[in-house]
Amino acid sequence: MASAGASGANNSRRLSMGGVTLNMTRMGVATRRACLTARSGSPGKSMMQSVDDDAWLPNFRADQVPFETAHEDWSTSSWREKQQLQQPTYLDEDALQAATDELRRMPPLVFAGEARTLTEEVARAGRGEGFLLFGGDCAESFLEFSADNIRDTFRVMCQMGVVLNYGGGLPTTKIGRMAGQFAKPRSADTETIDGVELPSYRGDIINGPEFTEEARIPDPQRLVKCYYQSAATLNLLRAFANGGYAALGRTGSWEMDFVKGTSQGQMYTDLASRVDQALEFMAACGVDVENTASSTSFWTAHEACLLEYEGAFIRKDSTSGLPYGTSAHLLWVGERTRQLDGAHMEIMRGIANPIGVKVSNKIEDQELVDLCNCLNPENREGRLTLITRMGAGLLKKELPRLINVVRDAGLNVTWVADPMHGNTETSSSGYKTRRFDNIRQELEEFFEVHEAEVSVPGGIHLEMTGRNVTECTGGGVGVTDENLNENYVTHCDPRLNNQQALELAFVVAGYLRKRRNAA
Ligand SMILES: O=C[C@H](O)[C@H](O)COP(=O)(O)O
Ligand SMILES: C=C(OP(=O)(O)O)C(=O)O
Ligand SMILES: [Mn+2]
Repeated sequence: MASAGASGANNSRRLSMGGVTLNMTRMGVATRRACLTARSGSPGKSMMQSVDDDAWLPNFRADQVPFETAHEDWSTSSWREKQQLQQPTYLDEDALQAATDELRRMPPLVFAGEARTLTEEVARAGRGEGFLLFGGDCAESFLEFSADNIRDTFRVMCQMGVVLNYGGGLPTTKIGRMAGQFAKPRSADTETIDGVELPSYRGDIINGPEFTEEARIPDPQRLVKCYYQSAATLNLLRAFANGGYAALGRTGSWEMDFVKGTSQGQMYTDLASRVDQALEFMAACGVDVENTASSTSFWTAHEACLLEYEGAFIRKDSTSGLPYGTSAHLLWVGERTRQLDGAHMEIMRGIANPIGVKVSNKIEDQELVDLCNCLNPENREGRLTLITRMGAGLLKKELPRLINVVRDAGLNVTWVADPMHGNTETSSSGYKTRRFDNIRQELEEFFEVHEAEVSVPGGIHLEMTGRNVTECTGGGVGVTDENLNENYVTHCDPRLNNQQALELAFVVAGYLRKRRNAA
């Protein structure tokens, strides 16, 4: 599987330049340039307007729509001219075109107004007046798709939200790696088992995890299936968030049986009873607790990895006239695809959502400044979240540099810690795993470095599930290398289970409380 091999539409041709394969639509560069030039002149304007008006009709070609944006040189298809890393090579281009056309006809999954509200919450976290909690699977899958799994992850995020709100004293914004977190960038294009080499599994939106030649062939129909699964997931999340399940008065009832009786369970039960007392007190003071604490907000986010999928969901917001990525409220670019001149960055710079970028110690000073300027040329608060992921020990050494580069350049960002991706290892029993102690250490380093640098720790980003899995070792629950096999079900990276995630929430709440008291 070629990492730079890009899928092509049926009206596209492939162009190889210096080893990089580019897709050129029939519209072609020259035509598109003409289109862009026409945008600034009045005759062109009316032409573009009519194209835009057609944007909502079933058969429009969204990749030929040059939205009016802050970027004169951006269009919904400009990413096709850039290097496209981590993309599958589809064998049947007609089938791919049919699938993406179908997606373009589908309603958006989120509304631009929601993305704007989230931008404000990200900005608030960047100022230290709120906190972001990202959580969910490394890779959503068809196999693990069920109402119970969605509920369990939603529930543990609500529990963590209460711990952070109440314990840490900051409004917490919950953002699920859900309803779209399907495509996976991989370190290697192929996987070899017993001498048999096959293309790597790249997430259910691309191919299947089974180790067979057939399963590993990228299937365009999977994009459509993921859309429907995302719509159903989002529907249930919205119902839980607004239908009474998330009411603060139910805090005590969110506890899972397998956590009850553990030390995290006890800490949570104590906190829930304090929340109940606080609600009783507020009600006694005449606050309408029933109505004010009856719902919560819950946002979605995923790595914008699969370009054909994300491209199909760029829609023009009728209120602002700006293009939004409507597959999720917040989209992020991964560490492996954040090249300044790459296709992923090209999509992201043109859409108006809040955007995240994963960064490791590998990023150079000027590269970081250029990345921020590229994604956030107006330097707006809340637009850009930098999600650091380096590994315990390394973060302590390297994060000060990143903070100072950003500060010296006067750039607004919200800092979030991903303590998962720099701490992956193989267990003695052969499982891809992460040690709880390393995850906790990277989080502690994140808070301590921000404190030392007088900077703001704006949130955390975890791979986790509400289920009682055994994928990460350690924590109060004491998963060992030997019992990883008891309930190891992830499709990609190892996740924290309910109890381990809750345990981290208490650690983080301690840091937030300390920060708040110091302030
Ligand atoms: O989730 C992140 C990446 O897709 C994952 O860590 C890559 O894993 P790999 O190194 O096994 O390819
Ligand atoms: C691929 C991921 O992360 P990163 O880009 O940091 O490796 C991920 O979040 O699953
Ligand atoms: Mn992962």
